[in-house]
Amino acid sequence: MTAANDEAPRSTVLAGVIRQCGIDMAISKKAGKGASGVPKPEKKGASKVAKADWKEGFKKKQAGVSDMTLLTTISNEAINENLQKRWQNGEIYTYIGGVLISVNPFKDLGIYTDTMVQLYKGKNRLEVPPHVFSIAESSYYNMNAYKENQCVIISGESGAGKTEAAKRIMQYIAAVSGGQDSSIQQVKDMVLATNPLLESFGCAKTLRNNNSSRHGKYLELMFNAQESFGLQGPEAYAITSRSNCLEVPGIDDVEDWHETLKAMQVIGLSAQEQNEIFRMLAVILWLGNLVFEESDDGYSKIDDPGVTEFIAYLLESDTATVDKALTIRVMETQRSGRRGSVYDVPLNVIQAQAGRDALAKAIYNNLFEWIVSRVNISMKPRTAHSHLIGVLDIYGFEIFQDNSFEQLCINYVNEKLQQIFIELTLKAEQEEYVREQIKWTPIKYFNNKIVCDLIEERRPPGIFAALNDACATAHADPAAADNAFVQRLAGLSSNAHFDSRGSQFLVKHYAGDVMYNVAGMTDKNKDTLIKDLLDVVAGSANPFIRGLFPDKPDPNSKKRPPTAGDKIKARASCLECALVENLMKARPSYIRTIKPNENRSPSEYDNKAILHQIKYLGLQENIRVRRAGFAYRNTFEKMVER
Ligand SMILES: Nc1ncnc2c1ncn2[C@@H]1O[C@H](COP(=O)(O)OP(=O)(O)OP(=O)(O)O)[C@@H](O)[C@H]1O
Repeated sequence: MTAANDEAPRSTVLAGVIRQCGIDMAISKKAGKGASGVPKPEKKGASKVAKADWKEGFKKKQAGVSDMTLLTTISNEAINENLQKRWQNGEIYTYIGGVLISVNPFKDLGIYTDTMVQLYKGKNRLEVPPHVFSIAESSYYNMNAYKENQCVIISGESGAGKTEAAKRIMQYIAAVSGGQDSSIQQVKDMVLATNPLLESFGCAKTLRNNNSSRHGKYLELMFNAQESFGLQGPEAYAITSRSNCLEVPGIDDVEDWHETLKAMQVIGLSAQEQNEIFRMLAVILWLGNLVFEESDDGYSKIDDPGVTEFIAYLLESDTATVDKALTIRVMETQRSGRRGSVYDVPLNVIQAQAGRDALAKAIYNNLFEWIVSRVNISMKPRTAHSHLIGVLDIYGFEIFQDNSFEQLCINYVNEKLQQIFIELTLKAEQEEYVREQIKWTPIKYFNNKIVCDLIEERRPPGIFAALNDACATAHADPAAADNAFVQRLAGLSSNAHFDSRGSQFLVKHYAGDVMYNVAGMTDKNKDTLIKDLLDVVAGSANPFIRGLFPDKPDPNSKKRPPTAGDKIKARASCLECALVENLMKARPSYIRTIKPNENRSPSEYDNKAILHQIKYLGLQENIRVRRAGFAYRNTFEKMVER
């Protein structure tokens, strides 16, 4: 979200920029929460009571301390005790200086109403109880007062409440910025509508969060009333029914669906554009229903040609072309750099399935990217000299029973974010005291750079490089490629944060030990769309489909296409550049979210799990640095200006 300055601070005009993965100073939207940008209250009565309590909270004494730099004893246990007291008292927010700690209440506390917005408007954070609105207010105030860019970095594990916090910041800024002008209102509506729209396209239920951000991986696509693309209920599609979970408590798919449609209208998507989006979703769902059988000669053949025919119809392509691209790879020999003869290599069932899945994923990914850029076109900043408030909300750290490539990527990006936090708070702050020759006893903290290196190093090869090497050996058999990966992993055994255990390997992440299963990893890493399938989309009679795949691969290029691991590394390094380099110039705020229990229970405070999060988030070190240092730090120029 960007906000451009007007003369008077409060009449700031709102505009927006959204980038995938929260790169640059922008709202990063992971996808797919409940459709509404502003979550629905639970029960009306309950909400009123909570609201009354909260208003009372302004007057009554709060539980524990609201800023943990004031704790008498600094230990993980004391932090835990304080958070517990407050959480049980309905006070989910606590500060460590300017860092906001948020413990997920798993219930509607009635604390995000318009009345609450008014209570926080224009207030310094020390005047009012801790709240995410206070972080939003101070970013907004600082942006206007100092004409400086701002960013809010939200971290925490999956289901801890990051997306919720990001939405509340957007809610607050939309409410306090701009005037009543209808064009400003239109932009505000658009900013808020980005939530249901982008969320609908990128989230799925996981064991750790009913609405977990996935971006293009593991999606539940539930639609009805789309007869024009031959669509039925979610039970009819392999992709949506495989999990055997068609209903999620608290989520009303029909309501969310209507909200998504409404959001599309607010953003300004034309009927034609909406239609093309649904067409693409239909292609993906039908691709998932495509079954390959083994022919007598051991190759793949499509079980039901009717499905291929329908996919070809949706892709506005020719059935024979689609059938061939899905079951045969066209190879071309090369001699001394010259093109040789061309011949057809039939695919086996495993290869055909991989191609089908890669096509479905590529369409989904490119569609999501298209939606993000389309939203940005609608919301592009309307004035020059705009300042920014960026809100970064990424997918949270994940540990499952079965952890695979997806968890490795997610957890790697979380490691990078932790690095940024360390860099900007613990390390930079301590270095500043040394630089300023202020007497300082160094405070030790765990630097997770060693884990980042373990995953991303090129030389000696880290996990991603080992995966790429194994993929490059081009084993047609995924099991053989996985074995090659296991062999290469042995080279990492000297790293104290790694342990190779046959078909599994253990990474000691900053947030906990995760055991990854090797099976299928090389296949997921390849994730490349073979040229024949790209030719199908490029040859479609439909300009929208062609537009989703603008870059045709160069058939003569010797460079191997980037793997999924390469892409996630590139994204993480963008994140690093944008945040560490650009946002160092902006004033960062942090929200560290905590998940109180695995059962989404509003009453269970799981001491062990929370203590673990307190430790790995480095809250104790954060308090120590903050307490030993100066409470107010600003440059001399700014002090004078003020
Ligand atoms: N402040 C809050 N008040 C009420 N409920 C909340 C709050 N924060 C989170 N929740 C509840 O917890 C659920 C999970 O939160 P959220 O989706 O924000 O987690 P996340 O950290 O973004 O997870 P992931 O990394 O998996 O995307 C929400 O759907 C909501 O039900």
